Amino acid sequence: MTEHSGLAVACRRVVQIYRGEGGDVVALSGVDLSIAPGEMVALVGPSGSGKSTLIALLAGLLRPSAGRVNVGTFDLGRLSDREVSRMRGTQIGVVLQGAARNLLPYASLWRNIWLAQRRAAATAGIALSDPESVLDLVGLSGQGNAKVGDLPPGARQRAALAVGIAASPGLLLVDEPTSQLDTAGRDEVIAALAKVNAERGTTIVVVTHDAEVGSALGRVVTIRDGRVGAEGRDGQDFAVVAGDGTVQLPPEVLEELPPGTLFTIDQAEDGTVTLVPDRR
Ligand SMILES: Nc1ncnc2c1ncn2[C@@H]1O[C@H](COP(=O)(O)OP(=O)(O)OP(=O)(O)O)[C@@H](O)[C@H]1O
Repeated sequence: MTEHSGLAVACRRVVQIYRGEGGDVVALSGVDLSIAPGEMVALVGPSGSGKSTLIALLAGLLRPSAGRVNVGTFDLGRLSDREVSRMRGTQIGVVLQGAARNLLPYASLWRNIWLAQRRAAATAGIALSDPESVLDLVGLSGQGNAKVGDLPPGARQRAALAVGIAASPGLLLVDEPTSQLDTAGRDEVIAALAKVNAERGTTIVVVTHDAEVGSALGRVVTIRDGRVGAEGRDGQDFAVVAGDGTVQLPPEVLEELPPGTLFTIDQAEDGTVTLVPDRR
C-alpha cells in the first residue's frame, strides 16, 4: 500500500456556457461521468467538442454554469476561489497543454519542483515527496540540476509531469501531453503516467488525440458535442446512457438513422433490450 491515494471524480449534468459579446457558446451540455479512485481515463473527441473545458472544470479553473463537479469529497462549484486554488496546489495536479506553460525555463528541475511543492509545504498534514523520487517516477532521475529550457522536448514534457505530481495530488489532469513528441517521446510519457498511477494510486485524466495514449490508459471517454458520446474499455466500445436518459448514436449509425427516426423498444424477459427502427 502506498501513502498516496487517488481521488474519485463525479460530474453530474455538467453544463458550461461561455458568454461573449458575439453570443453564448455552449461548450458542455450535460456531462455525466464517474471516475473511480486510481482509475486512468483518456478524454478524446473532435476538436471543439469540449475536452479542455471539462479538464478546466475538473481543475476548478472554471465553475460549471449548471450541474455538479465533485473531486474527492469536495463539490468544486461550492468552494471559494481560495479553497479551489489550495486544492490545485495540493490535491489536484494540472499539466497544461504545451510543456513550457508549466515550467520556469531558466530554473533547474529541482527549483521547478520546489516551487510546485511550496503550497503543499505550507499546508499542515501534508508529507512532501522527496524530489528525487518525483524525478524517478517520470524517468528523469539524477537530472535535477538541469535547466528545464535545455532539456529535449520529451524530457521537458516529463519535467512538466514532474511539476504536476510534485505535491502528490490524488488527481492528475493532463492536456495533450504527447502532441509535440515523436513515438519514443510519447512512449516515455505513457510509461511515466503508468508509473505514477501504479506507485501512487493517482487518478489520472488525460486529454489526447493519440489513440496509443488512449489504449495505454485503458478507459477512453469520447466527448461529442459537449456530452459523453461513447466509451471504450479495454478495446471494447460502448454507448452510454446520460443522466437525462439519452444515448448518443455513433456518427456512422446516425447516418443510417437520422434525427426523427422512430423506434420501438423491445425489452425481453431476460433483460435484453432491442431498439427496432420504424421503416415505414
Ligand atoms: N474561453 C472561451 N470563450 C468562448 N468559447 C470558448 C472558450 N473556450 C472554448 N470555447 C468554445 O467551446 C467549445 C469547446 O472548446 P474546447 O476547447 O473545450 O474543446 P476541445 O475538445 O478541447 O477542442 P480541441 O481538441 O481543439 O482542443 C468550442 O466551441 C470552443 O470554441
